Amino acid sequence: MSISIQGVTKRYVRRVAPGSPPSVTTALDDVDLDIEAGQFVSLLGPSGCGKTTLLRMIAGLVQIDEGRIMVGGKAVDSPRRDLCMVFQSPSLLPWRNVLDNVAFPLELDGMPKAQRHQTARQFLRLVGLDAFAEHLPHELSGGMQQRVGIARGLVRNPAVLLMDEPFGALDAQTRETLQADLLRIWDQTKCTIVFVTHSIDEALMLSDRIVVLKPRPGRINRIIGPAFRADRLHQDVRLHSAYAGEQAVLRELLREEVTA
Ligand SMILES: Nc1ncnc2c1ncn2[C@@H]1O[C@H](COP(=O)(O)OP(=O)(O)OP(=O)(O)O)[C@@H](O)[C@H]1O
Repeated sequence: MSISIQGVTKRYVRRVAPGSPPSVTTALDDVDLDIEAGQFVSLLGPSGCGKTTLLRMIAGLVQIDEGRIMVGGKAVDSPRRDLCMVFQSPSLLPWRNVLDNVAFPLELDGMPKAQRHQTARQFLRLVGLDAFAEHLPHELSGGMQQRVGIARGLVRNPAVLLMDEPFGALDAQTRETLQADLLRIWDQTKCTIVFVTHSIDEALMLSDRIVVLKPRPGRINRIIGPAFRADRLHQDVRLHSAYAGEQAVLRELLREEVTA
């Protein structure tokens, strides 16, 4: 499903004490962005540039002040079944086993138990955890828990997967494995992915396009389509001749923002 962000502005208004003048933060200012169906797009930028706000607005979780966001040709004004969000912490239900955690959204939809378990097992297989279906969340590593979170996100077959630093809390080795898994899953499911990250390397490894944002107010600074995007499913893109150059460009863009 395509995503079209048209002239989107978001202001947060805070009043420290009743009657005090409001303090306004313009988190995003007149942002335009078009994402084709099936693309993998990363949002990259320094802290406070509005990445999470933009993602939550696409998900229908944060109200848009000006402009509009169309997903699959329909304006987003509330959370939708065909859009799914995956957070840094998977927030699994600790008393439910892995299978029932993944099946939970289907239970909310009223799907009968046998059918939802069958569907949940299919997605557990996709994330490589079918052998852990009966385990409780605390019996799994952080990386495995995040895989459960991804399986739960995918179980309703969303057309759009919105991911907010999903691997930010993981060690480097686990993170790399999950990045490779995510690319494989993306290739199999053909869903559109919008992925928030602080990591230049993660953005380069995963994305068709990297949207670099700048803060105060949040705006798009540059959009980069890595030269090796067609190869990234099959080989380590860090070995590509263009990798170091693109990494340097992104580093420079982020450094400019931090210095500013
Ligand atoms: N609920 C809120 N109320 C007030 N201000 C907010 C709220 N949420 C975000 N902001 C402000 O909006 C701006 C953008 O925040 P946002 O979390 O979208 O940025 P971010 O790029 O995701 O940051 P980070 O990388 O640190 O997670 C920041 O200045 C933040 O302080």
